[in-house]
Amino acid sequence: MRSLFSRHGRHPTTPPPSFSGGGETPPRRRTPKENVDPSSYTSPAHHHGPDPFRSPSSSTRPLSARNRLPPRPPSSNPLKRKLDVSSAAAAGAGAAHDAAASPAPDSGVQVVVRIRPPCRVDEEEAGEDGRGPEACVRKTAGNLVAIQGHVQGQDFTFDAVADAVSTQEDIFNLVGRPLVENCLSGFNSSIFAYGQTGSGKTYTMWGPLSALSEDSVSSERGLTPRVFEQLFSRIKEEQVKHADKELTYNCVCSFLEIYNEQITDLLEPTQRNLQIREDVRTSCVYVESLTKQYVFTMKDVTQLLLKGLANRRTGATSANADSSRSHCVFTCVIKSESKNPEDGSSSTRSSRINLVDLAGSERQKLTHAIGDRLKEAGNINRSLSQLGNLINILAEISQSGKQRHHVPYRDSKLTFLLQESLGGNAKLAMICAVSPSQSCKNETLSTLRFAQRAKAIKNNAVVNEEKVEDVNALREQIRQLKDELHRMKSNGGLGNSGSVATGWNPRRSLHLLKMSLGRPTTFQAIKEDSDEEMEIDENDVEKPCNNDNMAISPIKGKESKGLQASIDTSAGTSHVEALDGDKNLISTKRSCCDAKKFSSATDVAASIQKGLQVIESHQNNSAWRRASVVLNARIMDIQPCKVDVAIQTDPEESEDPLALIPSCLLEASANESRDPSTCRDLQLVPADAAAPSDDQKQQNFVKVS
Ligand SMILES: Nc1ncnc2c1ncn2[C@@H]1O[C@H](COP(=O)(O)OP(=O)(O)OP(=O)(O)O)[C@@H](O)[C@H]1O
Repeated sequence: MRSLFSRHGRHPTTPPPSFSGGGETPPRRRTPKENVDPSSYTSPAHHHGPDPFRSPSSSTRPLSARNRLPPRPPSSNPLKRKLDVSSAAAAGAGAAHDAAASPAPDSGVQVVVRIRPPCRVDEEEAGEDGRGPEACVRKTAGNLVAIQGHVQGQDFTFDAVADAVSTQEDIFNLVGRPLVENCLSGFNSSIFAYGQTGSGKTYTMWGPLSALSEDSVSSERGLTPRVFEQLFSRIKEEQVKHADKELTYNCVCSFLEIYNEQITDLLEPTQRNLQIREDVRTSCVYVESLTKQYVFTMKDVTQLLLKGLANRRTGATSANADSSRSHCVFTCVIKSESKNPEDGSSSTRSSRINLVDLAGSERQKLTHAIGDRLKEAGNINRSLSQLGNLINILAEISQSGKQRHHVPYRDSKLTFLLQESLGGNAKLAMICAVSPSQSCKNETLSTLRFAQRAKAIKNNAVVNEEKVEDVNALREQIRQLKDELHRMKSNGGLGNSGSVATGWNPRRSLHLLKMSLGRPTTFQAIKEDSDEEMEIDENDVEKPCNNDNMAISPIKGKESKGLQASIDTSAGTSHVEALDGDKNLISTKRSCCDAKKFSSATDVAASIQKGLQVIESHQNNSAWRRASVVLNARIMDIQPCKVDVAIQTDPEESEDPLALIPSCLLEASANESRDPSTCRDLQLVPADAAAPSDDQKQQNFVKVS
């Protein structure tokens, strides 16, 4: 069987063949999804697109504001300040550590289509007149691409289109350069190469191996070596420019492949079938035991690339003599630390680069795969279709603004591993590679449709930054709150009426503040406004600075008589615990599947606070042998996924007071008085839920998972 693309006939020897929009194939009606640029919903003038090789940071991308997800409210926790894109210093060159840098553009997925040059086989198909065969796809303007046979004027619109004469340098300028700036500014950034087998993904991402290993700088070097070259050069520049800030950087790389749904460490290929884990505290996904290596120079990176790519599984197919049979992901985590020369405070930024070369989709009929190749092709196509499915869902979410209960990230290793890049906290660029060959027309069309949907996705990229200077602001806030409290007390006591009258409750503010520091606070229901309960150790505020989580600490000792609340915004959980006078621990734990549903610590804190208010009012109104919890989840339309309640009859008997028994569905009876040691029928009542019927109150509860 003749190869569709000859490995050795890859250099374009002819200019891109001519193309007539209304070719032989009669025009057909488009489906609604096809050929509709999201920007065109509001911008009919999308035909006059920007210059294809203008940096996207400077391009005007007419993305419909209508399609955007509602903006997230700013985080209330200044210690873990993840700046919103709209307020972040980001995109332009030199923005990395400049406070006054211009704001980043939106977090829409940037989609670039790259049309590979015709290969020798295509040229062999030339007609007798010596002209090359008609290409099935062509660039019609800077950001427009047309498929043969489609109505002229209804081209596909992307952020840019690179055609056969585009160089590796052009692609780097389009997506690589902005990626480096984004990373230095603290944004996670990913580039995916997607397309059918033989369309040029591997060539685009890494370039030919010979170009990588050459000492001389080859024009065929791919995106990845160029990105790292630029990264190291920019790091040097930044360090010189901000010498007074004592900027330090460290970069750690890993390289893996997903082959037949199994993860292999490309830097240590004996490590196979590695498992993906999720850190429940930070919600971060990682691959267990994956080799990580520090890189300091371009040479270090080149060595890793050469080693990893040599270990990647490839095989000859009829479509590509050196076809990659796996998805492969090169990751680099960059951390930087800088000092403020004026006040000595420091800040750290971190970002993750994911460079992803997907295995190519293939029509098995066309490639005539058999044996191992067939099995590989099946796995490749399955995981690509799961990726496509996820992209469809994310595009729909971004366009409708409606959240979904379940987003199928875990359907495949690829989507599970790269979930942050897809709809999450990352900037994403997608390079969709297509072939101009007539025999690839169907695949080319389906790649363009995939690209079109990917373009509709909105990610939520934020600057990953922690600033120690925020501690000072918090100290000041604590001082003011304490002053205010003392003033109110000396003016005749705080009391409930005082709080209500002023509409401000310093005790609650302190409680919220303390929660935002990730420290549990104790409510002493009996001595409600005593100084002890207000106590916040200012030194504590420094500790959680480097902590992604706002951790829960168990109730012990003198805190054993009261209520305690904590939240974990990154894990998306909130936690309320209650102890009664007999030291019985009644613990409620609320979990949400998706931390992204929490927009800020304030929202969660407000939600918990509602619950606490109800608990407290019950404490005040009756003996604390009655328990009732109302956790208001409506504030951010949080979809509750799982609610656990556990009752521990004697916390002293257990080393870990959170080792709770039994776990049961929480429902609450607000007015019933029960002995807490038998209160298995506690209810957590959603704020918008109807009051439980008497029958319901009678029910005992079953464990839910
Ligand atoms: N823009 C280009 N310029 C020159 N040669 C190219 C270009 N794009 C692809 N090629 C050549 O085409 C052949 C196939 O490209 P490549 O291996 O990158 O495809 P692929 O999409 O990664 O395929 P697969 O999914 O099967 O791995 C290679 O020989 C490559 O060098």
